[in-house]
Amino acid sequence: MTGTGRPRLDARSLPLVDTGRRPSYDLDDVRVGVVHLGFGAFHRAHQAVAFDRLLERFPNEPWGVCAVANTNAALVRDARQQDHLFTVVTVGADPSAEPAVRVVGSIRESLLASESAEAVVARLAAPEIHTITLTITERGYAPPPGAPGDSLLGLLALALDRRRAAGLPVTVLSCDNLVDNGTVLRAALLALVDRHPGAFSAELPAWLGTRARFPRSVVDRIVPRQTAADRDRVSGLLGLDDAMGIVAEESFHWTIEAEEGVAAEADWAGAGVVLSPEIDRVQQLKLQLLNATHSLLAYSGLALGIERISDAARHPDIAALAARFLAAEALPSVVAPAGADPEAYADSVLARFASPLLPDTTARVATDGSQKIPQRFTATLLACKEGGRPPRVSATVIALWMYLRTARPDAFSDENAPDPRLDTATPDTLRASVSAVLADVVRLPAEVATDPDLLGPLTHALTALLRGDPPAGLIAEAATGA
Ligand SMILES: NC(=O)c1ccc[n+]([C@@H]2O[C@H](COP(=O)([O-])OP(=O)(O)OC[C@H]3O[C@@H](n4cnc5c(N)ncnc54)[C@H](O)[C@@H]3O)[C@@H](O)[C@H]2O)c1
Ligand SMILES: O=P(O)(O)OC[C@@H](O)[C@@H](O)[C@H](O)[C@H](O)CO
Repeated sequence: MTGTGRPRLDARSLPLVDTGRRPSYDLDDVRVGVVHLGFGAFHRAHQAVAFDRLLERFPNEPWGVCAVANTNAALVRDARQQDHLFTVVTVGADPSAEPAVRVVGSIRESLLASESAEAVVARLAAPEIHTITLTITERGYAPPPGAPGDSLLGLLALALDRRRAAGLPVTVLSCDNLVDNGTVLRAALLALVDRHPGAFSAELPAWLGTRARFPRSVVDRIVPRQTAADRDRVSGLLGLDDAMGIVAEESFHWTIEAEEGVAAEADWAGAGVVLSPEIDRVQQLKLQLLNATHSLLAYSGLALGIERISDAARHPDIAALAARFLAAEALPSVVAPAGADPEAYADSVLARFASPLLPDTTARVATDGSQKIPQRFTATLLACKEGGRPPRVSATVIALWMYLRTARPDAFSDENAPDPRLDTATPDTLRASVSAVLADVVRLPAEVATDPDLLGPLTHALTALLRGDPPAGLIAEAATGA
């Protein structure tokens, strides 16, 4: 029993949950075949859900997960107390619909990297592990400081070297919002190995290119940062106390690059996962339409003091700005995969953002702009330049981000760590050279960072904001193209 008088969610209390809401497979029989690095909210509401669906269909196949947290000891403690069971409550746009409640049973073990690095390497290298998934955020792919044993990337490299020595191939699936995430992951591992030659075998780089597979993957489900209120809500709906409960949107997508050897024998479709030969187009569709518009809502919303994404999406001027961005810049720039309808997708994305039932915040989406802006805007900016379309709205969004990060740090919540690449950009350095910040901090390609069609409106907007003009006027102007 816990302080609330409700029993805690764990294997013993699980039978108290309605049968339709809990695993029908036997938790004791689940075989672990997956290790996940980055035991955050998104993993619990996305990949763990897919593996839970696979276990419902194939309880004898090794789709159980060992989830590895980087430094979050409290999460691992809670997970172990609950026998790694947790609830995912999903909400759609219809306020009259009952939220769906599911206790997920796919995570069977957890490890804390900061405490048990060797145990993490051993688990990653174990023969029964066939798939390694990651959600370590955009910044997690930057060269980690310290020895290989000090970072999740380094532990993964050490484990892959053991797999090489033992002749154990594996599929490594990055599930972060990055262009070409699998390719970026392999390059990050190769760079790490190169920096620490004494720590790895000479054969590892070649093996990373052949026997370890890094298919790209595109993940899509909005999972807000979880609050105490979310956990109370989940526990109330479940009737048991769940310290790890998650509230997420009902929409769920996971597309994995179809390439030889990618667990093709698994019935991915039964878990709602698609294998696609056009992964580059799928990722661009999502990053250019969904994620870029999300960033637009986050920075415009923060500038106007709006806390929730849904309120930003329903603010008339911000909604007009988003509509203009999609119609004039993003939609004409995107190259869609066969069968996709980008206009319909853009409409569905706007509806998802506007759902007042999802407690997502502008502060969450606004984190780490220096990493996200290039991922979300570069392809659109390049295509706008090529097509002669002035990227006025993109320029305004980047100006709002630069202004907020340098002149309005108060707009960001405490949980928002300082953007790793913006520490040196102050209002003065920005005034001196916006173009240098675009190239050096945001790492936009030179032809975009020096494009007068981007620099003109960006500098105009930033100058106005830094001299104290209200952001509301600027957003309204950019929304109408005035
Ligand atoms: N939340 C979503 O809606 C969503 C949707 C699609 C994709 N994603 C992807 O998942 C990532 C994580 O999202 P989340 O909601 O779980 O966030 P979260 O804050 O709940 O978890 C972040 C995880 O990343 C790990 N991490 C952070 N910095 C790291 C570093 N430098 N090296 C290694 N690990 C690090 C943390 O330990 C934690 O496990 C996002 O950055 C994004 O790329 C999230
Ligand atoms: O998760 P991040 O930090 O990469 O980006 C914030 C949001 O844009 C993102 O989480 C979306 O909610 C998600 O990509 C929807 O599938």
